[in-house]
Amino acid sequence: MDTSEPDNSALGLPILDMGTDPLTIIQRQQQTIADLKLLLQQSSKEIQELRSQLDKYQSVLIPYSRRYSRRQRKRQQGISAEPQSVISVADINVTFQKHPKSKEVRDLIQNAILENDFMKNLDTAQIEQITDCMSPCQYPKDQLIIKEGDAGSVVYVIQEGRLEVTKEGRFLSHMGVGKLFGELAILYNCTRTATVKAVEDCKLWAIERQCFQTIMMRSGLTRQAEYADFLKSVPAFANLPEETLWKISDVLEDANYNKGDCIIRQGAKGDTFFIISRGTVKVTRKDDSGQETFIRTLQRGEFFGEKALQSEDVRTASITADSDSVGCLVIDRESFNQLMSNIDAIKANSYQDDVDNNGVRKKIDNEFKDLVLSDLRVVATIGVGGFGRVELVQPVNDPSRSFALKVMKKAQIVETRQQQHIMSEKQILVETNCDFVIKLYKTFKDTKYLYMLLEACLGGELWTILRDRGNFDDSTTRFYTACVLEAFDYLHSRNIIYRDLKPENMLLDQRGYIKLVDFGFAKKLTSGRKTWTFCGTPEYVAPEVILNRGHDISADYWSLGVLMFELLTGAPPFTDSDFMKTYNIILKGIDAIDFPRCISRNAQALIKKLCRDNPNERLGAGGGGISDIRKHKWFEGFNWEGLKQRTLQAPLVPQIQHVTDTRNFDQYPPDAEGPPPDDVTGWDADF
Ligand SMILES: Nc1ncnc2c1ncn2[C@@H]1O[C@H](COP(=O)(O)OP(=O)(O)OP(=O)(O)O)[C@@H](O)[C@H]1O
Ligand SMILES: Nc1nc2c(ncn2[C@@H]2O[C@@H]3COP(=O)(O)O[C@H]3[C@H]2O)c(=O)[nH]1
Ligand SMILES: Nc1nc2c(ncn2[C@@H]2O[C@@H]3COP(=O)(O)O[C@H]3[C@H]2O)c(=O)[nH]1
Repeated sequence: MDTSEPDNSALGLPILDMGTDPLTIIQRQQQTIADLKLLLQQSSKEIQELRSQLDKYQSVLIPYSRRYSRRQRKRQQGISAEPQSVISVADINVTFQKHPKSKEVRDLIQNAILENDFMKNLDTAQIEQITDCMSPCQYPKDQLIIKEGDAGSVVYVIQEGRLEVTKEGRFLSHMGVGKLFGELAILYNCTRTATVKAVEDCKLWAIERQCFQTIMMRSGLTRQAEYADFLKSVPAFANLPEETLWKISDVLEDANYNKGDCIIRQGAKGDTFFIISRGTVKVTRKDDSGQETFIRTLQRGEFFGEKALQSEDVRTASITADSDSVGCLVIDRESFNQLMSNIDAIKANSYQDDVDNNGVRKKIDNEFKDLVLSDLRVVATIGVGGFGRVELVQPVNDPSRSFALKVMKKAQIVETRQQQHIMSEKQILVETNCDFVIKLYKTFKDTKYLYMLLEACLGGELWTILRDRGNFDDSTTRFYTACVLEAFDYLHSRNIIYRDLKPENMLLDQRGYIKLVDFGFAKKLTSGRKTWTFCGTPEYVAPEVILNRGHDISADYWSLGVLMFELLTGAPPFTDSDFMKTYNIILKGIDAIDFPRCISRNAQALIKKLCRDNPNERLGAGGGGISDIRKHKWFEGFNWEGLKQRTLQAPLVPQIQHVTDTRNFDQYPPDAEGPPPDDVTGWDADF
């Protein structure tokens, strides 16, 4: 079909030329009509395609948006789409059956993937694997293939035939040869967003969710065989079945240390197990008086770190690299539990000692052990979030103290499928002990709600101050950015990604220092691994999150650049009232953004280094880690030590007169919704 634009002159009315015979005029007019009809057809096709694309985006992204415009300047709402079925360690090892296909079919499938907006960013190896695994199937005319609202489990590519897409009974589009469909429910953890029916006999190629997701999430594990060989050479593992070794190898990560590096610090919460592949390490232990004693040296083939995973939850000794170059293979808690906790050699060889550990957590647990919900009196609501409210509370018998009680409706958590996020929020906060992160003292639950008893930060949200002031100067912004960096340093060194940086989640304590709240999207990563959950706040999400490429802690550095920009100017760089457009602006990159004058040259340079499209190129993501950011010119002369010691004067010290002073918070009307239904399904057993 000729897709060129019809000749412009043919579009105007033909001028009646007395010298032209009527037959020619009629012919010309007929031609014009034909051209216009063609143009109309092409345009409607284009419109239909755009509509369909728009509908697809809206189907997967809008249900997660819970925007509201309670305030003059809109607060930014977080959104999240968790992959529906979690791929287990065992699945990662599964090799899926390949189905032979001709070169033409392979090309057809690969082009279909590359032309699909939601999948075109997969890497070549993934596309190859998906192509390998697709199997043929046929559907006769009028057969239903996908039903809107169902849980989806297959992605298809059309080889022959035409299909019709409808939604709520309304026609959306036709799909023909070379189209991929059914990807949305699988990629975005939603039910089928439309109905698809064969309008002709169809030949399709199909791939199951499990296989598809495994390929999506499996990153190059070429070292697997090498690791298996090494494990065979280690006495503790030599007798294990080949299959187990192979599974273990698949989840091992490489970690390297220099002499003197602290690998494990006694008292820290531990989630990893180590096998030494190169060099030696030194084990030391501190007793209650703080006296440190050398215990033993461990070498290649020996392991450590099992105690924190087995019974204790904190590290019972410190481990330091003791030779020039130490290599360890590391396994996380989940994989350890699945694959290794029953290995006799590990049980038998676990290092024993009888001294109890006295971590911060134990102290906190002890302090709050007798506190029950009914001991708390609600003073006022100080925040409203996605799942409920945050109340300022006081123990009835101790008016000298106050806390923030985050009250979350269980039914709403389930409805938005955020169970996993809430459990991980609790877990991460329990493990965290950092001055720049809010402290969690205790959790409670009943049939309707989950509760987190948090340290109260009475200075209010940085968001409120920014709203009232418009924007901050360079040095105020530097202070707040530095606080976030301290929090990130703590979190990232424990492989925790925060994923929800924004002024709404930055609270001021009584001295004007920042604490991060809302760890609903935070996640503990296995070192070196990525995560795929689509989450964050539209204005702050990094391009790789939007593109579903997998992301890691460097996504936090992107958001740090966005934060600097927002604090300096009063608005984030990538923004639009329609958040689909926000995503488009983000994908165009930071270089397409105008930097207003209020951003100094050095600040601009740092923002641009943080907001690099390529996560690996971001400042902070390189070998120097976060200190590369600290060393940037914009921070020149900044008193990092004073910040850590909290001797540095904060730019703004909030007014707080007593422990129940809520002047720094907006006022919230009472909850109009009434109590939620009971939820006794038990998903929150560990909360
Ligand atoms: N420890 C605290 N001290 C004082 N205020 C707090 C505290 N924790 C939360 N808040 C207030 O309550 C608001 C909502 O809390 P939070 O963001 O944790 O809730 P959420 O339900 O996870 O919200 P969201 O829908 O934004 O994810 C915060 O922005 C803050 O204003
Ligand atoms: N929502 C929607 N889906 C479409 C449209 N055109 C084709 N589709 C496909 O129809 C599929 C229905 O199931 P999914 O939601 O898994 O994935 C959907 C898309 O792949 C459209 O206009 N809107
Ligand atoms: N507690 C203790 N740990 C030891 C000893 N020797 C080696 N370790 C290892 O040091 C590790 C420190 O972290 P973990 O407590 O997780 O697990 C511990 C053991 O694997 C010892 O004598 N006592």
